[in-house]
Amino acid sequence: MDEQKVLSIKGLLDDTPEEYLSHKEKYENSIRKSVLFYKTLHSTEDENMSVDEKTKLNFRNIVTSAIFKDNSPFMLHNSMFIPTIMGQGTDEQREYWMKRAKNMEIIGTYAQTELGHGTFIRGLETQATYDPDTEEFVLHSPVLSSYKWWPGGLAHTANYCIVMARLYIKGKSHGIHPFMVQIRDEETHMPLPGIKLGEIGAKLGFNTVNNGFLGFENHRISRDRMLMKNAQVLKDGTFVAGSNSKLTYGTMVYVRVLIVSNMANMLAKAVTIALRYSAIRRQSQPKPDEPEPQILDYVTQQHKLFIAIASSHAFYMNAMWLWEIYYSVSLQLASGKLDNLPELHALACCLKPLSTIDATAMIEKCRLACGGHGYMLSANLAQTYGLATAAYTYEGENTVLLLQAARSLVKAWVGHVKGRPLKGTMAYLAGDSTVKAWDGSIDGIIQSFKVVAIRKISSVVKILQDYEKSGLSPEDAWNKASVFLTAASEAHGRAVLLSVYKSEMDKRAAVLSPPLRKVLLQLVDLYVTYWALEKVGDMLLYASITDKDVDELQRRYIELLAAIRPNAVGLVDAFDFRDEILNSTLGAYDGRAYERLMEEAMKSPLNAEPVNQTFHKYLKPFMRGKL
Ligand SMILES: CCCCC/C=C\C/C=C\C/C=C\C/C=C\C/C=C\C=C\C(=O)SCCNC(=O)CCNC(=O)[C@H](O)C(C)(C)COP(=O)(O)OP(=O)(O)OC[C@H]1O[C@@H](n2cnc3c(N)ncnc32)[C@H](O)[C@@H]1OP(=O)(O)O
Ligand SMILES: Cc1cc2nc3c(=O)[nH]c(=O)nc-3n(C[C@H](O)[C@H](O)[C@H](O)COP(=O)(O)OP(=O)(O)OC[C@H]3O[C@@H](n4cnc5c(N)ncnc54)[C@H](O)[C@@H]3O)c2cc1C
Repeated sequence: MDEQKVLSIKGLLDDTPEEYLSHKEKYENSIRKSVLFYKTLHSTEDENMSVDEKTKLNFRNIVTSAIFKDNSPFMLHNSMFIPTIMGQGTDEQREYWMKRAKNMEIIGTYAQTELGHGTFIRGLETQATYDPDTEEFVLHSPVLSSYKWWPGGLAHTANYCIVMARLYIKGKSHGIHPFMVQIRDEETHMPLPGIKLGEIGAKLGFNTVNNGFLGFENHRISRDRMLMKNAQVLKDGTFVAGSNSKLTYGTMVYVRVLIVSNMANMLAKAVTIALRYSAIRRQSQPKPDEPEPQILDYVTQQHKLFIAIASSHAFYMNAMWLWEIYYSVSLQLASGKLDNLPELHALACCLKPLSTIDATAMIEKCRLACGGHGYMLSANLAQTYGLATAAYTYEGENTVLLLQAARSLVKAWVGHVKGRPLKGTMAYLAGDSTVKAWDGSIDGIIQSFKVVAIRKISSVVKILQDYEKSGLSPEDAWNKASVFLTAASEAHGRAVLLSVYKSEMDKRAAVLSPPLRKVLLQLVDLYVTYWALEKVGDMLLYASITDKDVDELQRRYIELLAAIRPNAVGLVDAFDFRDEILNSTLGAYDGRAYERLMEEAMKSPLNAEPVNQTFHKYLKPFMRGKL
């Protein structure tokens, strides 16, 4: 569905800027808009959709969720509740729940994180105890730290949720499993008996997502509410384990893949705003006899912004590539073939952190590049930052995910040294890790990033082995080496991001017009050169770059900025965000930033009257010494 249709929805857009609404009004306004939006959207993702159609649907959801400037309380319904039913439900359960969820007859969320545990899923404390006499599960939050805490939409919006709880049968724990739980009455929306619900309070961002808490007091649900695709509990209480306990983590892998495309979109939005503003903003007078130049003509401004365009392209290409891997692994899992799951998990554990780290930093740089006006909420850069930086934490905190990827890299390297073949995205680890002479071509630099990854992985494995030889336990050795384990994962992630961006662009280059091909390949060149300069220490250490080579790289980088400058505005226009989606006084297509800043300023409630009532109540007596 195109944005035009979304934006034509009457009443969807705000007349009162969200900034001037109370915490409660923001939520209520967001519900109003979400309902309007969903009436039009009626997304109908189904299993028969092609990868491309599924991806477009997720992109549409991501783009349209942008119209909320923050995000929608329905966000988890689409991004986790439905995918969990799809991925963890039996055919019957999917049949029943997908119809209700797709038609928005019910609104759901995904409740996994607790007050006391987010990262460590195996430490979750919410209990689901099976009662064979009544064929029910008894859900219970034994202590405060076991309260579910964070789930989006949980506080006042959702009436159902997926609860990830520890399954007990006859006193024995069988690990964490997903349960479909009704939490509110479908007519009155009152919390059901034995269920405590509420909102967790104001946050840095996501303030319309209605993140909530949930506590259970011996709340009973029927046996058929455990999603039993991967593991089952029979009527008599017999537990049937799944083929792999990590299959219950499947929704998180899906969202990590979605986040890479979400970062492409968020970064594209921010750089569209900052770059358009940089094209209309004139400041300073380097040449006395000439007018003030566009700030976009300062090379330092180009350095801040052009990498964001290239990075959005890189994340998009990697997201499409990763999505296809996810989709094919999902089909394999459906037929019981699990051997590609570890690689998918490791890839997601690299690309989700790197895309969120880079996007967050570059969105902040876009704000900083706009001076004081970038600091205005009406510019919509701070809110975009607030949304992006949350992704550093949610869906697997970045450090933890990079350490997960390191597990796979260490295992692959140790296997390689013992003669086991490497496969897929780790096959390059078997390559030659000695660089005789620096090769400054795009492919040469990408190869150098692979060498850096090989060298960092092999050296951290050596550190681990030395620690264990010295008598440290594997766990203590792992913790001691963990800073360099995350560095090795980052190096692998960089090598993947760069090589996939280049190879995916090469695939597409053939069908592009020569002028377009030239510009897009300049962005690839900029991206590779930028990161070679950012990681020049690694290049010096592992890739035989000399100071002369660095000098050449710097000159090439400056020339690339100049080459891209004439097309810079066209490149962000090509992201094709409508003004209503950008929602920014600085980024509007017509460039009337000053008029829009003033228009937005006049919407401040304080500008409704020339003298605020506090003058007579406080200021005047204070200034007269009479307070
Ligand atoms: C109106 C318009 C609105 C429309 C909106 C529509 C869409 C939204 C649009 C945009 C937004 C896009 C995305 C955002 C969506 C949602 C975000 C908002 C909410 C956020 C939700 C959440 O955060 S949900 C909670 C997320 N929590 C986590 O991710 C927890 C992280 N922790 C873990 O994953 C695990 O604890 C662990 C992996 C760190 C450790 O697990 P554990 O069981 O302890 O394993 P071990 O460490 O003992 O062993 C690891 C071995 O297990 C393998 N493994 C681990 N995980 C997986 C996996 N997922 N898959 C496969 N294998 C796995 C691992 O490989 C190890 O194997 P080896 O032993 O062989 O090494
Ligand atoms: C905006 C937002 C929306 C969210 N929405 C949802 C939702 O809808 N549903 C849901 O279930 N959850 C949701 N979450 C929760 C999110 O999944 C957790 O915050 C996340 O998993 C991190 O867990 P935590 O907050 O307990 O931090 P912790 O796991 O306590 O981590 C805190 C710090 O400890 C470090 N640390 C932890 N473990 C290790 C380790 N093994 N090795 C090294 N360092 C470690 C981390 O790196 C981090 O620096 C949301 C969070 C945010 C911010």
